Amino acid sequence: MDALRINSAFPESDRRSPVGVEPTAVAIRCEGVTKDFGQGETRVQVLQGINVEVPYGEMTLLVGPSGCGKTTLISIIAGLLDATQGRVTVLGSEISAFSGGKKTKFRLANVGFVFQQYNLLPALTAAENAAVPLIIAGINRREAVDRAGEMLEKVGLGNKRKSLPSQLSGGQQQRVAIARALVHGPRLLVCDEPTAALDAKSGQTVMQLLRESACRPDRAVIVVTHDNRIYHFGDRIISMSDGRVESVHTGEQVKHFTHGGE
Ligand SMILES: Nc1ncnc2c1ncn2[C@@H]1O[C@H](COP(=O)(O)OP(=O)(O)OP(=O)(O)O)[C@@H](O)[C@H]1O
Repeated sequence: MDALRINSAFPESDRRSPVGVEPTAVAIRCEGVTKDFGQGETRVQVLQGINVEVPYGEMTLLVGPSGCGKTTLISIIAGLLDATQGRVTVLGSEISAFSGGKKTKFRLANVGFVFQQYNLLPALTAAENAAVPLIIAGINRREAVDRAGEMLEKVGLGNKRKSLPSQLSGGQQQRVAIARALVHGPRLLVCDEPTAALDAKSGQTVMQLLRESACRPDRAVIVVTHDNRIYHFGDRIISMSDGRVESVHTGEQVKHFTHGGE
């Protein structure tokens, strides 16, 4: 969707691959990724050697039963958690080799997040909420709010710029959260159960919006979901079970995918 083309708030140097690493058709590559929580007798291995690739220009759904490790995996991909072992390459950068500070910088510049519970600040208007990533990037408040207002227009909420979250429906709040996730021009959008709190119609609208923002050759979108009403939006469905990738469905196979809904 051309309407969603936006300028990044971050310097090009934070957004590009390091020198010598060319962008490829693979946006995310996980190789032998494990994650342990706890130590000694309480240690649990939640991810047990994940090997997976997510291409640019597609919407990838990550499905599987509760507790199988979906949120843990996307948190590692998004640079919020460190893997215990393995290599994680995101947008051409091997983030598993980054220090904490470098990973945070990379995340702020390159990753947008959408969560089940919108996470909007109740005292801020829709435009102020959507402006938060720009303000974090150092853009002055007035310009940030103006740019966020334009983004709200693009997600169909131009007339709600001054509304507080409490004055918006669940679907509208999620659209504000999408505007916030996209406002700084991230090349990776990570969504954790974005439709779980929405009725069927709002869920479809939100997925359509996410899909339109995903279908760019230089962007990737990954959506964790239990919601089998939205599986048809995926170009690729990665199914997990017990900390492992069980199957990857693409193309025509996606239409026939039924497993994983709860
Ligand atoms: N910080 C933590 N410390 C200890 N265990 C954790 C931690 N975070 C997650 N876990 C455990 O890791 C497992 C996987 O959790 P995760 O949230 O990744 O699963 P999920 O597939 O996203 O589940 P759901 O669909 O219910 O959100 C669960 O058993 C969970 O209890």
